[in-house]
Amino acid sequence: MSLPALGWDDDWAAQVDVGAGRARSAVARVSRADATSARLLTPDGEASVAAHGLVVGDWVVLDGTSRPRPLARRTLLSRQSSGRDSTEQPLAANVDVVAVVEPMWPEPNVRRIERMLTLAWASGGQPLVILSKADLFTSGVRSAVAEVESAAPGVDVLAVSATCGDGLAGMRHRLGPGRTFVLLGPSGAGKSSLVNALAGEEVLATGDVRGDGRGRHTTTHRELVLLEGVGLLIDTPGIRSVGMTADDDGLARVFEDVVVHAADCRYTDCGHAVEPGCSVRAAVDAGALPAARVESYLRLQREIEHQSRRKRTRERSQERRDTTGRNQAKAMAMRAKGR
Ligand SMILES: Nc1nc2c(ncn2[C@@H]2O[C@H](COP(=O)(O)OP(=O)(O)OP(=O)(O)O)[C@@H](O)[C@H]2O)c(=O)[nH]1
Ligand SMILES: [Zn+2]
Repeated sequence: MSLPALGWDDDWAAQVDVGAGRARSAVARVSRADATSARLLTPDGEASVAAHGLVVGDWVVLDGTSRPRPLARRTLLSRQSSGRDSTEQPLAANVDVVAVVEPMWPEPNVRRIERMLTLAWASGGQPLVILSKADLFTSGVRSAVAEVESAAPGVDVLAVSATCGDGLAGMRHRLGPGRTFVLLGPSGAGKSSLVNALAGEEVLATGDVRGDGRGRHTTTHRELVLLEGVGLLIDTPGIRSVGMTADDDGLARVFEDVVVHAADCRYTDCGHAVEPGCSVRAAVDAGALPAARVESYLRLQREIEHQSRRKRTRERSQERRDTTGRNQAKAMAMRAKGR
């Protein structure tokens, strides 16, 4: 494998202070990462290193002495993990395309697609929707795609089948050597099957879907896979909950059609619920906006606001701790001097 096949280019090279000839032995791409170690892809093969704070997809500099240092990320896909002490969890770094994978069968969950697309836009990468298992649809593929398209302004929607190969050309066309996709979607959506289908061989394990159509969480870790001549794919374990992060950049992109009406509301802080002069409600009443889409927008907005408040609180208490720590250090230094 070569560095360009791993996604290396002149802009990355400009970030590191090594001669062009030396880059080959001095940089590597993270293919797997956990709390204490990482696996790296280098032109000379794979390597495992002790590391922390790395994210799959990162580029790192290796100087042989200290721990691998990540280069500034171009894009970063994150989600809010679930649970009481929920934190922002980075999922993949330096991806060109965030492919939101949603099974067509029994039917695509449009609300979940909107959620995943909000994170996709916020990552800085280009979102794409993959409707998987298109072979299970004998008719109506076109109208299912059209329905999802209307919930994903500015995003291409592809109907794809890993089993019979339909639509894979559309993915190949958007990939290409050195380009990186991350596949984001629920368990059982067929993410690992897509990687295998693009590879033309079994590179990842896949799992059966339970009777209710849900997956069994076959993929257990995030992994970057290099497919020679095709591109780079990051497979992620199916996520049960797609929590919104504090970043609201993505929301306005996904809900462009809602936001355009919101600009005409009488009150600038309109909640689009019961306020007089609400243009969003008026558009719903006139049939110009689906009510479910507006509900979805408001729900995601509330989640993002909640996370933003939590983030601010955390930052403030961290600041207080820092100030206290600094004051204590100062007081100790004064006492030491006084002695
Ligand atoms: N009919 C049909 N079945 C598919 C297709 N793609 C995947 N499947 C089946 O769906 C099941 C789940 O596929 P996986 O590729 O393991 O799904 P995943 O999204 O990687 O799941 P996790 O690893 O749990 O996140 C397997 O039984 C596959 O055989 C497809 O295009 N058509
Ligand atoms: Zn309003």
